[in-house]
Amino acid sequence: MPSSEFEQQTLISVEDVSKVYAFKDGQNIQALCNICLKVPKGTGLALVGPNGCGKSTLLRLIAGISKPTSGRIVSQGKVAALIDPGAGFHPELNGWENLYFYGRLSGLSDKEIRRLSVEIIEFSGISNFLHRPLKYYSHGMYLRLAFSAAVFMPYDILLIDEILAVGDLQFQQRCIAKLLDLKEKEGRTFVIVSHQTQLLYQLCEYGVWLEKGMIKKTGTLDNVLEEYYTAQLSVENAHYESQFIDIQMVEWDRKPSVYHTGEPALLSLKLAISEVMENIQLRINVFDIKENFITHLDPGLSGDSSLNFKPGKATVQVHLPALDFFPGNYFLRVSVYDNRGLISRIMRIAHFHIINNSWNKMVNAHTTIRTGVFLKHQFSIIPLGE
Ligand SMILES: Nc1ncnc2c1ncn2[C@@H]1O[C@H](COP(=O)(O)OP(=O)(O)OP(=O)(O)O)[C@@H](O)[C@H]1O
Repeated sequence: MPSSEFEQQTLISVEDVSKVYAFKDGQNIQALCNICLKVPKGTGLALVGPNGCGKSTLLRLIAGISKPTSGRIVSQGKVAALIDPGAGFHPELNGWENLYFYGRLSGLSDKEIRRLSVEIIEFSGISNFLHRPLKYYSHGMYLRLAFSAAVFMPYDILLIDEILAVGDLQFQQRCIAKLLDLKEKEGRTFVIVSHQTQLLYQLCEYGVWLEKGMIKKTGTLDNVLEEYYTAQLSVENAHYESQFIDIQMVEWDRKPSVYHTGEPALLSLKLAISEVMENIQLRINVFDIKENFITHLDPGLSGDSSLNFKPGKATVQVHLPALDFFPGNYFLRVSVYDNRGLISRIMRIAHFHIINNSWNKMVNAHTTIRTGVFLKHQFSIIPLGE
């Protein structure tokens, strides 16, 4: 993210911030190193990166929960944090009392708290439990109350650390809708740490990729995620070289390769061939990011005959009329076989991301975190009579 993109109406300015955790045994951990970034009003900024790269530390510094070792953070507005859900809540107090307690901590008058409480309780969906002490709440109920209270309290900047992944899916969707509403209507600003691409795409336009406490890339979310996932996947690329055929490039028709469920796509494979090759079988396996096998594509399955190549370069195109995948991140493994067996293979390549669209609202409501192939289907009820 070049800072020029963030020059207007900056709400958070992180200026050359470093954070070192010092341990009693004299050891130090440099969690953040010379971080500079600006977050403009009314935008969503996603912090991405591998475990331990400093995302939560940065959020805690912006929230003022901990102090930078050097540099400074300037926030132009009231910052609310959903980092430790329920921070500011007391287990012995009941739900109502906690809302008042929390509201007063946020600087609200009792009258304002009373007005907001009606909305908070309705949104949380746990009105029946509000007279009970918090210590008897289930974890999910606790999170619902904590999230609802944080979202409805007045703030300019909301910091969210993975918490949206915790609630049940329906509540999660409701929270996302509410946050989007606040962003659009009131210009609220979000900084979000999440490993859920879908969620990030829903709430954020910009991204920062952190690596070992340093900024690796900043920019639009599309560009940042594209490079982040590419780097993750290429770490494990393996290439069985064949002297007759070389897979030179496998890529989607869209960059970054982000598609909605059901959209068409075109996959291109560039091959370099050194001799006549007949009866070649091409197999493309699709995996999700956790390496679960999802499906495979090969000319035999689609009714095309096996492929024959002359020496030179060739491009094989695979037309996919509908990428019917659940939202998530996927990658390919491309293998080439001849009559004798495997002759060339590329692992973990051509990653692609599927995000929701509105073609089926029911699918949207229930598919935030699952990967897999979406089978078009229809249910019908056949009455059996009396
Ligand atoms: N309170 C702390 N005391 C000491 N070290 C800490 C503390 N909090 C974080 N660290 C260290 O700082 C580094 C960055 O941690 P941080 O929690 O910010 O990473 P993260 O990107 O949020 O990771 P994850 O995705 O696993 O949540 C890690 O090496 C971690 O061990």
